[in-house]
Amino acid sequence: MVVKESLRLHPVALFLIPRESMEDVVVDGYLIPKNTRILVNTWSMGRNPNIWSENAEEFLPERFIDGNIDLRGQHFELIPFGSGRRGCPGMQLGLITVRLVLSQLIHCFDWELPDGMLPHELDMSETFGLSLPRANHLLAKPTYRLLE
Ligand code: HEM
Repeated sequence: MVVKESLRLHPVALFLIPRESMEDVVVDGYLIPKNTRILVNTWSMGRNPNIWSENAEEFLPERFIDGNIDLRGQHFELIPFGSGRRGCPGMQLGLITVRLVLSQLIHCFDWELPDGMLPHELDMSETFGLSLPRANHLLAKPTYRLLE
């Protein structure tokens, strides 16, 4: 749930890989002519209150408790790995790596923010580009907790 929520708010590739329509098509009442360049804005989909409710901007992993929303490309409200034939071929490796690193970081260390900073004071702004890195480095203090 934490990984899903992180990728919802901070997708790695915010516009996916550009597509081009092969024929005229009407989507939700909008005509998309043949040969139109299409960018899928996963960043704005992840923050759309019509999909995620009014708390869309908040980091709330528990929003996924009851739902069956999966991030493998079949539930189009959450497609951080894209979808279809050009979807990310490294998805399984990516998910395993993220879960492994995250669980190790949490298992092995206690974490504090510097200078008594509170979580809601963290600067979570991003630099928009092909991918979506943090605008400023994350500073956090680890204390190893497995000494015994
Ligand atoms: C958390 C990790 C990762 C995320 C969030 C991610 C996300 C994405 C996204 C959004 C796309 C575009 C898909 C689309 O437009 O439908 C993509 C494409 C791609 N990814 Fe990943 N990726 C991750 C890890 C990896 C890894 C580990 C590899 C390789 C080992 C990889 C290799 C690729 C390649 C080759 C493409 C281009 C596929 C194509 O154009 O047909 N990715 N990825």
